[in-house]
Amino acid sequence: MTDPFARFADWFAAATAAEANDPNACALATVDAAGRPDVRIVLMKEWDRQGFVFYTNRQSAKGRQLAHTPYATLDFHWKSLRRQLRISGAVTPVDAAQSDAYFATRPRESQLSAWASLQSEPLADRETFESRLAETAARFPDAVPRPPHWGGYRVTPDWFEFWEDRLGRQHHRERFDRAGDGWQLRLLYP
Ligand SMILES: Cc1cc2nc3c(=O)[nH]c(=O)nc-3n(C[C@H](O)[C@H](O)[C@H](O)COP(=O)(O)O)c2cc1C
Ligand SMILES: Cc1ncc(COP(=O)(O)O)c(C=O)c1O
Repeated sequence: MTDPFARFADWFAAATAAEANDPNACALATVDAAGRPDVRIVLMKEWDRQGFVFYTNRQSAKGRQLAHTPYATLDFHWKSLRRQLRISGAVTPVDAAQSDAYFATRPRESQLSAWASLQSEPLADRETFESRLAETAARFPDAVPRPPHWGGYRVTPDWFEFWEDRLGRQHHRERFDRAGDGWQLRLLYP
């Protein structure tokens, strides 16, 4: 199979069936303005041939890092399948309509949190956050609009690496590199 998106569909379906929770959880690696790496878990919420989308606060540490260096690598580890998948490429903001549509599916409490949380900024105490949540709830008694600073990012892959555990650490690694309109598949030593 030389289509990494078809391979992704297979592996993601298997992970969805096998994992106890969050088969869409992946590490998101970014680089800060000083060139240092950073990493945290996000949930991959949408994907197609254009790429893999997660949602966050664009003023967060990761948002600032992506504004400076718009490249990222995602790393899924499906423990029960003993599989790892890395996906790397350029990152672009998801447009307003798509971000609005996703935001509208979130529970009200999560929507309020997106307004009340100054993600990645220091928080003096828990009460400060709770009072910001209460103010936001009073401000939006009905539908909660998407905050302008909250939205999706799409990672458009340049390469994928599908890794499978094998006995004796003799793992199987398949690396797909974008090559013109298609993909070049090569094995890597484990
Ligand atoms: C399982 C799991 C899923 C998460 N998903 C997201 C997510 O989709 N978006 C998000 O902004 N933070 C998510 N978080 C929180 C992030 O890991 C992180 O703490 C937060 O985004 C702040 O990161 P930053 O300071 O590097 O920007 C998740 C955490 C866990 C453990
Ligand atoms: C702060 C934050 N934002 C966004 C998400 C994305 O998931 P959801 O839209 O399901 O809340 C998460 C998931 O844990 C999260 O912790």
